[in-house]
Amino acid sequence: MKQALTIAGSDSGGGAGIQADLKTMTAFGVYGASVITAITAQNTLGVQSFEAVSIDLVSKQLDSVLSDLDFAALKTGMLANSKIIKIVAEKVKEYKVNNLVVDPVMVATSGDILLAKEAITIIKDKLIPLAKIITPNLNEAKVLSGRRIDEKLSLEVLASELHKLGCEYVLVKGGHQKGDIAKDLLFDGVDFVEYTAKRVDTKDIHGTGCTLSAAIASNLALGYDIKEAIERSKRYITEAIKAGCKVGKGNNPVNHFTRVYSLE
Ligand SMILES: Nc1ncnc2c1ncn2[C@@H]1O[C@H](COP(=O)(O)OP(=O)(O)OP(=O)(O)O)[C@@H](O)[C@H]1O
Ligand SMILES: Cc1ncc(COP(=O)(O)O)c(N)n1
Repeated sequence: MKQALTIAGSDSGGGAGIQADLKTMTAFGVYGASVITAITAQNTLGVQSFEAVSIDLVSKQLDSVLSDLDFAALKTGMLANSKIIKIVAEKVKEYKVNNLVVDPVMVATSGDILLAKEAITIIKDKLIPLAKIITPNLNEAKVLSGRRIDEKLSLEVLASELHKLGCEYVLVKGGHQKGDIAKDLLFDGVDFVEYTAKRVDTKDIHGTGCTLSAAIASNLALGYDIKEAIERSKRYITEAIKAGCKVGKGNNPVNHFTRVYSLE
């Protein structure tokens, strides 16, 4: 069985973070393991509190799984602070992990901050250069390229600027743009490729970014090339958004299992 690792925060509400990642990997038939960087007290209404896991325990989790399992892909989500980013980067190099997908999680859909401000330069300097692909949303792309959030910038400009940070591919997600089409843009330093889907009219998009990046890691682990992996992941996230899980009182999560096997 192909194996993938998520290094991310726990969402007690079950819709984003580690929980979304493991559900996504399972949906693709990939064995998912997890290194937990932070524990959030969270539900569909927002993030009520969180604490980062100690560096020592993050480091030990990384050694435990990286020395034993055989990961064909790895994704990072919420990394919480600079020290965690540094240890993750060190271990990725030490264990020579391929197919690193970096989802530079900074702020939850609810607006709650998930990454310390001073950690932004560390993620740019230490982690992004090791990545096969980074998957920022529009605001994360602006922050990483040193732009103001209120600046009007095209996906093309942002993707080109971020590619200079040293990753192989940049996928800027346009989920938060207006319009009928949800467009994401891939850049490899030379060519742009668009991934589009009809925008689903819903506010239930909790966990979309985590799910998309975990789907890309899963499909890379399955052996698809980057373009196929994104294409399959885009189809998956669109179906998962359409199917939504009406479980809480706020912004509900996507439905990771629109297709499940039945014992009947
Ligand atoms: N309403 C929607 N309909 C269809 N696709 C959407 C919709 N909203 C987001 N997407 C898609 O979901 C994926 C995740 O994009 P998004 O911009 O929401 O990421 P994100 O902000 O990192 O997610 P999150 O809010 O979970 O952090 C992208 O492929 C995006 O185009
Ligand atoms: C632990 C964790 N990781 C990531 C997100 C971002 O997801 P979203 O923007 O959909 O809230 C989150 N809310 N919680």
